[in-house]
Amino acid sequence: MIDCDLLIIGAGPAGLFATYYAGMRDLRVVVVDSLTHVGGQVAALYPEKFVYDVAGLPAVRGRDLIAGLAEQAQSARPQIILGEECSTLEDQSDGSVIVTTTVGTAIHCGAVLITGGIGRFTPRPLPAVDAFTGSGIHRVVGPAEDYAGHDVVIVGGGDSAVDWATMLAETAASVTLIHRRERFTAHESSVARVRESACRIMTQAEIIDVIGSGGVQRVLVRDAASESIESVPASVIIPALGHIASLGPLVGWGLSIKGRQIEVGSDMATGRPRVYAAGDITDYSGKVRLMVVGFGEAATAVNNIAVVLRPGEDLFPGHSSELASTLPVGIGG
Ligand SMILES: Cc1cc2nc3c(=O)[nH]c(=O)nc-3n(C[C@H](O)[C@H](O)[C@H](O)COP(=O)(O)OP(=O)(O)OC[C@H]3O[C@@H](n4cnc5c(N)ncnc54)[C@H](O)[C@@H]3O)c2cc1C
Repeated sequence: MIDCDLLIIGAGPAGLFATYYAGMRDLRVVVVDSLTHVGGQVAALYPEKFVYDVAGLPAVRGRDLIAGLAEQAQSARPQIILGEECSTLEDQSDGSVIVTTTVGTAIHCGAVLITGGIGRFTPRPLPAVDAFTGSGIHRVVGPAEDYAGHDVVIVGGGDSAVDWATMLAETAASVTLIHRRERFTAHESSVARVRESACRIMTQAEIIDVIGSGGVQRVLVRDAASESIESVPASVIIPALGHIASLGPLVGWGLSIKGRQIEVGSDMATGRPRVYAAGDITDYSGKVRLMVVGFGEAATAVNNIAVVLRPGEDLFPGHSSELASTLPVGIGG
């Protein structure tokens, strides 16, 4: 059994920033995420996009924002468990809580902070591609330069598919964008950009098979109108059909759930003792679902939790500028 003061469920932006704050409050912290990497939606859905509304960072690439948050979180010396979903929560007679993951890891903690965002999210199925077991399927897109010399096939008609196609058309040997329908759901300006790029666009078309031994070499694409089948060169396939999000096991935890969000008070308490929430997953009157709001909620939640765990401590944590113990590794004297 793992023992800690605070269990943070979800290693997205809100969870990573909450981890930093837990360190500032000298709490032993464990972080669990069902994905196999930290960074939540930012790392999984738009690592290469620039974000312009994080205070103090006029323009920051998604992956760089997550790298900074992860580095900041390390000052708390957290135990981070990836690839496991928190599934059950049991109150203990002394007020503490035990949370168990889907693979049976049990975590005994003083309090729980749920920073689960839109919940567990899994890519929409794409049967012909999902069945391929070799390399070359990229569910997270890396930097454009990684695709130099590759024949890239992107599947989807939304903003991510169209933006990646435009971006990679500048570096890849070839880019083919395959969409099942005639019309794209991406912004009109993005569709106009991809049409002007070197990308080949195939609409009303779908991949029916992936060919290659070890790695992807070609895809067979069926044109819905003519029923003809074309073999298209491909060394990389990027499925970009979006994700299916679900709160999963959290819905059975006796929390007040509205739609896909957990209702919280101004201290981020959920109403269930010792269980708090922050970030995209919270709801209250006037809620704005942005990262900067999630960062503030994370700080509010952790400071309130610190007082619950150690009655008599000040709610205000002090200023980080005066606390040497919260310095990131390698900074300061
Ligand atoms: C394309 C796109 C562009 C965006 N651009 C911006 C922008 O410019 N500015 C902005 O402020 N916001 C933007 N957003 C929104 C922003 O990404 C979210 O507000 C932010 O990611 C929310 O952070 P979070 O930590 O609350 O949740 P998430 O990022 O969703 O992270 C939650 C994590 O919790 C994990 N999790 C959930 N349930 C469990 C469980 N039971 N057990 C274990 N782990 C669990 C999930 O796997 C996930 O990793 C954008 C979103 C998208 C999709």
